[in-house]
Amino acid sequence: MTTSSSSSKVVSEYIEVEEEETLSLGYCDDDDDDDDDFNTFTDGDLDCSCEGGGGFSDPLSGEVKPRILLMGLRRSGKSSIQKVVFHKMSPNETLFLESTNKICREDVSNSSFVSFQIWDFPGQIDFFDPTFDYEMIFRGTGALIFVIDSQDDYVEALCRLHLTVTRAYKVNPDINFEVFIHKVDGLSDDAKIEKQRDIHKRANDDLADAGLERIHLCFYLTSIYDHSIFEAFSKVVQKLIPQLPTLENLLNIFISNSGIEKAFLFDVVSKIYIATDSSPVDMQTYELCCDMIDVVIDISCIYGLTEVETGQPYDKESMAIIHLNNTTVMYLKEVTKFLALVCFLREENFERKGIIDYNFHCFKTAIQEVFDVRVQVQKNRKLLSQRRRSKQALTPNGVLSNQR
Ligand SMILES: Nc1nc2c(ncn2[C@@H]2O[C@H](COP(=O)(O)OP(=O)(O)OP(=O)(O)O)[C@@H](O)[C@H]2O)c(=O)[nH]1
Repeated sequence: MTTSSSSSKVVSEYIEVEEEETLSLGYCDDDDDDDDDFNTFTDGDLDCSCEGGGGFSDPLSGEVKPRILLMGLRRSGKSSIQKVVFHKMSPNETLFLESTNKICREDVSNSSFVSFQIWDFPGQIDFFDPTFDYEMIFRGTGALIFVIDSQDDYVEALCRLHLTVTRAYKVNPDINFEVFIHKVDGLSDDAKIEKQRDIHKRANDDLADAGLERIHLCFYLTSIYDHSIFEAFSKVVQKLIPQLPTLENLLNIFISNSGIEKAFLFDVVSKIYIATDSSPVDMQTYELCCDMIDVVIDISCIYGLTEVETGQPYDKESMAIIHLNNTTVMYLKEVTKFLALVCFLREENFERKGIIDYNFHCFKTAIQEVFDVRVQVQKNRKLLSQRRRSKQALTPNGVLSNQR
C-alpha cells in the first residue's frame, strides 16, 4: 500500500465528511473515527439498545441496515479485521490492540450502497448466557462472520462455530454464514489449502451429524497483511446489497459495449468492491485496483489540495489512467462521491476512449437511477414509520398524549 501517514489523516477526515452527508440521505450513523466513538454496549445495555423504535427489526424504519456479526475465539483477530478494513489501521498496529471486553457496534455508511452495522463480540463472552437476548441479536443479522485463527489449534474454534451457527440458524435461517480462516500469512500455499480442506470437512461433518446439512458455510482464507481480507469482506458485503444483480447487469452491459475486459465498482473509502461483471475475479487484478485507488487518493492529497484546504481528495474530477507494461490499461473514473469504477482493457481498445466515456456516462446515469429508487424507498419507509409513531402517540380522543 502506498498511503502515507499525512494522507491517511486526510482520508480519515474525508470519511467524517462523507458520513455527515450520508446522514442527510436518511441514514443514521455514528462518528467512527476512533475507539472512543464506538457505540459500546455493556452486557446489561444490550437488550434495550438494539430494539429501540428505529432499530433494525422495525420493518417500517427508514434505517434498515443489515447487521454483520464478528464472532470467534479470543485473539482470533476480529477487532484487527474491523480496524484494518474500516479504520485504515496499519496491520502492524493491531499488535497493540487490547482484548475487547464489550460488544462494540459500529455503523458503516461509506457509500450509497454500503451501509451496515458491524458488531464485534469479545472472544471470552458467553453469549448463550441466559441474560443475553441472543434471539434478538440473530434475528436482525444479515451475515455472521466466524473468525478462526489458522495459526492456532482450531478444535475449540470448530466446536464454537458449530454451536454458534446452529443456534443462529434456528433463530434466523436467512443469515449468511461466513467463515474466515484467518492469519494465513504465516502458512505456505500448500498448508493453506490443507487447512481450508480440513476445516471445511470437519465443520460440514459436524453439521451433517446434527442433521443440519442445509446450513451453508462459506470459507475464505484471510489475512490483514494482504488484500485477502478486503476481498473476503467485499464478498460478504455484496451478498447484503439487494441491488447487486442490477449493478452486475449494468457492468456487463457497459464492458461488453466498450471493449473492456474487467470492471469493478469500488467503495473508495473501504476499498470493498461492491460489484463486478460476471467474469471471474483474480486476486492480482483486485490488488492492482486497490493500489490504483491508493495512488489516486495519495496524489490528490499531495498535489490536489493545495489551494482549497477543505477540498476532498476524491471528487467529480477524479480520474486516472495507468498504462501497465503488458499492454493493459487501467482506467479509474468517479461514479458517485463514494464510488469509483476501475476498468482493465487492452491498449488498442483504449484508442476508442470517446466511446468508452460515452458509455460510462450512460452507466453513471443508470447507477444514479438505482440510487434514487433506493433513496425514495427509504424516504417512504421513514415517512410511514413517523406516521405510525405519531399515531401511537395519539390518545383515543385524538389528542397528542406526549407533546413536548
Ligand atoms: N499474523 C497475523 N496476525 C493477526 C492477523 N489478524 C490479527 N492478528 C493478530 O492477532 C492478535 C489478536 O487480534 P485481535 O484483533 O485483538 O483479536 P480479537 O479476536 O479481537 O480478540 P478479543 O478482543 O480478545 O476477542 C493481534 O496481535 C493481531 O495483531 C493476521 O491476519 N495475521
